[in-house]
Amino acid sequence: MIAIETNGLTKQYGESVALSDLSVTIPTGTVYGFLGPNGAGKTTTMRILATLLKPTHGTAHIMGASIENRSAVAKHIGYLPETPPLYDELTGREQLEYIAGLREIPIEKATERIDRLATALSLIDDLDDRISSYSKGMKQKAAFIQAQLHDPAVLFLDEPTSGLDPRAARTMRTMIDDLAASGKTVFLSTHILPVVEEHADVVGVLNEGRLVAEGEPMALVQSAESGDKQSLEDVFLSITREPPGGMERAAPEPQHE
Ligand SMILES: Nc1ncnc2c1ncn2[C@@H]1O[C@H](COP(=O)(O)OP(=O)(O)OP(=O)(O)O)[C@@H](O)[C@H]1O
Repeated sequence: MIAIETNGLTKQYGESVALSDLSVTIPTGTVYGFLGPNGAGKTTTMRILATLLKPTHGTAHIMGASIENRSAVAKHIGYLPETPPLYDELTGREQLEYIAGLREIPIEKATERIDRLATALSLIDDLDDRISSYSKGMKQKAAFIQAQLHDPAVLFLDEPTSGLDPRAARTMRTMIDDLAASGKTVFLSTHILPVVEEHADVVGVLNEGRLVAEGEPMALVQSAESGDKQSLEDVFLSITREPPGGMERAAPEPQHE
């Protein structure tokens, strides 16, 4: 089944084009690594797909539901934005129970999920402290739990490991792999290329609002392989330096000259 499908998705702010003609098809169970330099349009794309922003042109469907139908899309998705959407005056547990209530998740089920995810992320001992006392990483963990309280089919994660210490970042990456293994789809924006290289099934590279490359990480590296280009970072630097043009698709078989 297709989890995310976009056709000609475009967002303009006046004369300026933040996202141009994005068409992607992402099957369920995929970890899709969404890369691009600052200002490329990654957050714009995620906000459109999370129904928080309307596109200027184009269509998109999440688990078959049009992004024009906000409530139909909302039940399928969880969104972890760059800035965790939390109430400072609540404790972590109050915050998560509040969101569980809004999502109409029975309290026993919510408590089981909150405790399980908070234990996995080593946040369990801090859940009864106020969010105002949380570090950046603790807020990130709470927001990650919040985004998946309702067990959504599709998760949009904007820089999910931002602010996390190495152990917590590793745990979160393992959780992302586990989510995909259980059939969930993870749309992951990050600047940390080794994370994408290791965890993404497919990579899409956005530059100045355009998708300039898409493919499996290894295939992208191999199709671009020439001279000393060997890592996804080299490929990223190479394709995002050039002016936007036609889309480069990774060849299924490596092309050697
Ligand atoms: N509300 C807005 N009004 C005008 N321009 C905007 C607005 N929001 C975003 N933009 C522009 O759209 C473009 C894409 O921004 P976006 O935040 O999607 O980039 P990004 O890839 O997420 O960047 P970063 O990696 O820095 O988070 C940028 O040129 C930005 O200045």
